[in-house]
Amino acid sequence: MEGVDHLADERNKAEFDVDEMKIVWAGSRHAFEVSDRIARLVASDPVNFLNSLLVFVLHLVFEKSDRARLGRKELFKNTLKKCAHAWKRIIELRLTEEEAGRLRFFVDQPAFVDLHWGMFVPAIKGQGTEEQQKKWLSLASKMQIIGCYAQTELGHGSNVQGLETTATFDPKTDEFVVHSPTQTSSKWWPGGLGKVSTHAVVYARLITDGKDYGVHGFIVQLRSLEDHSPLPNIIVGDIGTKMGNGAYNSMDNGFLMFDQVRIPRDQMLMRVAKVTREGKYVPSDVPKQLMYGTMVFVRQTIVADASNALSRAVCIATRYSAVRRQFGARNGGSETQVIDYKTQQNRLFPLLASAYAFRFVGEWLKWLYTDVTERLQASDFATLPEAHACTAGLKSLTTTATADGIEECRKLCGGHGYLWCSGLPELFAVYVPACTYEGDNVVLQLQVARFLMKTVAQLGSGKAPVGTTAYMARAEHLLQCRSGVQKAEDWLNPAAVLEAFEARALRMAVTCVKNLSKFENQEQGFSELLAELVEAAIAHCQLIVVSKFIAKLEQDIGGKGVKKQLNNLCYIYALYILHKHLGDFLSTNSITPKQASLANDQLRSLYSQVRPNAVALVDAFNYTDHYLGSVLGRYDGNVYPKLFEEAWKDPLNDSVVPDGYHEYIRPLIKQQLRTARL
Ligand SMILES: Cc1cc2nc3c(=O)[nH]c(=O)nc-3n(C[C@H](O)[C@H](O)[C@H](O)COP(=O)(O)OP(=O)(O)OC[C@H]3O[C@@H](n4cnc5c(N)ncnc54)[C@H](O)[C@@H]3O)c2cc1C
Repeated sequence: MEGVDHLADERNKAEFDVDEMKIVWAGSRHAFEVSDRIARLVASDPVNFLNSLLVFVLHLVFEKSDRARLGRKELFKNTLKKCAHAWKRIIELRLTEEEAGRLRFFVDQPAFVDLHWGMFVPAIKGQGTEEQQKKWLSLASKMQIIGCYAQTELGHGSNVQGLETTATFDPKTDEFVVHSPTQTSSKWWPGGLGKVSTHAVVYARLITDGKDYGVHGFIVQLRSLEDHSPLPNIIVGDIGTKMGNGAYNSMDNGFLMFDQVRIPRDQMLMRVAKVTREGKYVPSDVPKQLMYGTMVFVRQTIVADASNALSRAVCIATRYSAVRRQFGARNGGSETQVIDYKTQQNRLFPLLASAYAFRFVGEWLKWLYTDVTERLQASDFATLPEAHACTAGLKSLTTTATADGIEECRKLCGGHGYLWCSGLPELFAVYVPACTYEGDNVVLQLQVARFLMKTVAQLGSGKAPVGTTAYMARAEHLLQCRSGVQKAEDWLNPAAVLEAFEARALRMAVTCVKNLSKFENQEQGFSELLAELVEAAIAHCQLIVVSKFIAKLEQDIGGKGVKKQLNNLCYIYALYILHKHLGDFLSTNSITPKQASLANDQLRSLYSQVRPNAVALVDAFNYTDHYLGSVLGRYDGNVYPKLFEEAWKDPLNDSVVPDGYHEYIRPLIKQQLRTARL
């Protein structure tokens, strides 16, 4: 029934102020108001246009429910249309940078603009001199040029130092000659490169005076600003269809080869190093770690995206779990809502808790980025390696958990979760490459591990560990402490939880250091112990997430019952991680088997407390039905009639008798088999 809220009972059960929780989720009242206004705008942005019968009809440019049915070319053109319309609205409505960002977010279609604003512009901001920024950002900010980020090559992604593209300085003409010497040096993957970008930040080995100075960034024009054709000696195209129907195929990931392409010398991004008119390589006063600042920025946006994607999947799975009923009807009563099964809660509620946990750690990373930027301006580089390691680790941890979590949400929705219109298959297909781009998740954890090994090795040397590794300064205590937990409720004590996580993380790191020292050659030891090193890094990152959630609870949070709910979610996250990684906690003697069992008791009790609030907790994400894009996750819970509506829309249902019947089905049925043996 239209207009009926099938989830009203669930909403009435909520024990907290949902409107206040919406503000906590958004980060501030201002952020909530902007998001709410822009989400509604995107969901209902009508365009009047004259159809072929010369009648004005309303058309929703941002409609996305038909995405899966479009072929690649149509999908791509539809994406261009959405991007152009979004830009038109941004200009017409004079949206601020923040509002424009939200608008692109709610349009919710992977596109070249993501790379333009998310990688090209930040790369110039981070690596360009003031003069370069002035020139290029003024064009990019008006979209008079469109840029992408061309680092990865066919042969090398993770190993950036292995990139083969060269940029050789020619002092005769004051130019760099950009060249792809081999097939494997072809740029391969950059989003927006395939068909749209007019420019790229290209990473290439800088060679001057016969010497290779390693990989640096260069701004290279790729296409004519008049007719969009590739400039001479540039071969560029799309790398082909990617996983999932629709999904990420709206993006033109591309390949790019250069045949001795000349660019002016001042198109090398020269903030950290420059090449003079004479061809001399001059590193600037600014240290190379400055590049970390850009990475911290980009990765904090990826962590924020993880909480967006996971919360979206959890919203769908939670609402549907409250609508769906299976078994248990007695005496004509209703069947059991599947959300009431403890197994469902044990799979769903930790994901709900993770979505909130990632939200808050993302919020903290935003602060970290500001802190790093301010320190850089004051030439204080002391915390940069720690900030870099921590963002790399959190990018890895949150994207892995989110990709796994979306798939779990699909299974939590049973068979219907596999339907495209559940929104989950597409969400998964779009999301899962986040585990690979901006650094493969395993490779990133190995970077964290290297940093941890160095930090542990320096303990006692007088160099105090900083930021998220500060807990290691208490090594003496953490290496021999015993958890004081005696009853289940003790697991709601923040100090007890933090100590267990700190002891586990430090003990795992110290064990790795000890094992490494058994090898004569450190690097050989490192490659033998890769798996343990990754586990130690993950333990450290999980501690960061738990500690930032606990820190959030220490803030002033108003609204009836809001803090209580967040408290429950925080301890669900922590105790679920503890349960999942019990082997680590037990083998490092950070807790006893009895304490592990008490943690499980507490977890079960927390699930029961969250249960009546579950639907309201996902309502607090404030997602419009347009953004969710899911029949199962509809706000009104009116799932079954809408599943039928979607089914009828499928092109196969355009005719009752399918195309191909006469050629292939009828002859089959009507065949006269010569042998009667079958
Ligand atoms: C959808 C998508 C969009 C992208 N967009 C862009 C873009 O805009 N611009 C751009 O430049 N690039 C882009 N990329 C490329 C991306 O950044 C790389 O694919 C990524 O960095 C991983 O590198 P790789 O492909 O070389 O993986 P590989 O390094 O080849 O990984 C293969 C396997 O080897 C393992 N491995 C590699 N090295 C080690 C090691 N040292 N120790 C242990 N294990 C290791 C990895 O864990 C992985 O399991 C994109 C990729 C995707 C999928």
